[in-house]
Amino acid sequence: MATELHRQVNSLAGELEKGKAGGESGEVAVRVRSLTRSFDGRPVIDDLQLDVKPGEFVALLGRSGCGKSTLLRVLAGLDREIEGEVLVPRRKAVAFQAPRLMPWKRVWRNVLLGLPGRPGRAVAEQALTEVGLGHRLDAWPKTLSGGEAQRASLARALVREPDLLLLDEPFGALDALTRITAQQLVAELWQRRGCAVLLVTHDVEEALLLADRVLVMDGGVIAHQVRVDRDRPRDIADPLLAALRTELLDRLGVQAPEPAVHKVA
Ligand SMILES: Nc1ncnc2c1ncn2[C@@H]1O[C@H](COP(=O)(O)OP(=O)(O)OP(=O)(O)O)[C@@H](O)[C@H]1O
Repeated sequence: MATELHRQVNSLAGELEKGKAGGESGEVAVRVRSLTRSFDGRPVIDDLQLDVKPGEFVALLGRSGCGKSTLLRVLAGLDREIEGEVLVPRRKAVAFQAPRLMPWKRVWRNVLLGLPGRPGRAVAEQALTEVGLGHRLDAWPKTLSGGEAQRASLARALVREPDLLLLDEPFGALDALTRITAQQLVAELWQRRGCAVLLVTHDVEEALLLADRVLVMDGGVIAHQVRVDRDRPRDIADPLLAALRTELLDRLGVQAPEPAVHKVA
């Protein structure tokens, strides 16, 4: 069963690579149909459908354990024990909450890890400069702050020139101030690069400040979604965002606390 499904995933990815299903307007960066992923016979993802447009920024919310990371891992191609169809671009990259840098390699070498074709230091330098780390090329990972390590991890994703950037709570471990800076960086990179982004987050305000569309995962499916029809930078005190925040918190079964007021570019 799994092999058959792998084949299905691979042939769909090939189709997208050939340009039949991505890149042009009206087409998709992600197409998921009837996706099911079970652990020990229990479906965590259960007949899920999802489309993401090229260049769209989508945030994914949901209660702890609802399957957000599992979905992200499936889209990243890290988990193929699935049923259903998953269509994603070949050029995709993932950044996780923990930056996962190899401690025995300097920062610039970490950025190039796993890239085909022996790219040179200049390639890493360009990506690291883009995330504001051009001065830390030769640093060892252990000498980086949490925010710097996260930026190095973003550079490692960017160097792959992804059409789809998958972010799994990339700001979750950062302090509040560093988190806002990192959010602004992701907003800028997304605007500059024009790739589709799927951001898994626990933070409703972060989702509303950054995304074009916010999804709520529940019961193994996308149970609710809102479109955030606002130019950037956004203000969480904006009445539309405040209303969406209440709606999303309600769907998540959380009582709305007072919003923290900040803007993201
Ligand atoms: N490799 C695995 N083996 C068994 N169960 C797993 C595995 N990976 C995930 N699960 C289970 O699948 C469910 C969904 O996990 P997942 O990590 O996708 O949730 P999540 O929504 O990302 O949670 P959180 O917000 O807490 O990070 C959980 O019940 C988890 O225990």
